[in-house]
Amino acid sequence: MFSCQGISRRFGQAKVLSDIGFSLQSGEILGIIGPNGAGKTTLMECLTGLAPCEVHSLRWQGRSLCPEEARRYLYYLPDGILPYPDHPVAVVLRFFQQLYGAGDEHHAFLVGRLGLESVLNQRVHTLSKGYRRRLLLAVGLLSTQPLLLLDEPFDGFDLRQTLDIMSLLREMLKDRALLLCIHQLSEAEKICDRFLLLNEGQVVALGNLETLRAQAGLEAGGLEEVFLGLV
Ligand SMILES: Nc1ncnc2c1ncn2[C@@H]1O[C@H](COP(=O)(O)OP(=O)(O)OP(=O)(O)O)[C@@H](O)[C@H]1O
Repeated sequence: MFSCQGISRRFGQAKVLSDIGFSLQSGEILGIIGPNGAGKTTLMECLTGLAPCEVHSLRWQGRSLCPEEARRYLYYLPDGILPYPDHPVAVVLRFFQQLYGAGDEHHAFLVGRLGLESVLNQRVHTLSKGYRRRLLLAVGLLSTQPLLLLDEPFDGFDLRQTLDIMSLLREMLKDRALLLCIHQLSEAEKICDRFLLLNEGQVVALGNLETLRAQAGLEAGGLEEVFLGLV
């Protein structure tokens, strides 16, 4: 579905991304993991054209894309933003629904599935952390681009809510793929099909848990053990 090669980014003399490449299939969830400062957010910003970078190739279904075209296919939901804080949730959701051309049925489905009914009349800046995150997810899932990039989608949710959001994301995957930036490795292990492990701007490992485990020289263990073995 999508592939990229040779993504590099510098801040002055410091190279914060070096020659990053990966591919994603439709219906797949790829988790970008790595320690603080590894370059996870920078990679998302480079992929969506928000940050300037060197790119050798971006491909969509085999066709070469220029970075400006990528926005037609990629939608990036950054962490920690608060859209239109002085407006009621209902107004903000309708605005994004119309902006993205999403249908009424999809809008109603997301409001119900994300439990936003009770806060529709509340102004965005008065929402609790968990509801702010739900609103952001609704905005992201109203978008129509087939590749969604979400930064820390489970931040602010308890375990039950996290599992519920994971199942919602899986349901949304019919003709889509997800690229998730996740700090919590226990969450990443539950939802991601494969992992891109970054450290100091470089790809340390790319593959499913079994591949990463073999690379770490471990016979057993979850993503946390693998992470500690590789980074
Ligand atoms: N504007 C900037 N100027 C200089 N260096 C920057 C700038 N923004 C980011 N960096 C550096 O780029 C590197 C990658 O940062 P990035 O935020 O992408 O990491 P991250 O993996 O998302 O980190 P975290 O897990 O802490 O959110 C870090 O070393 C960071 O200090």
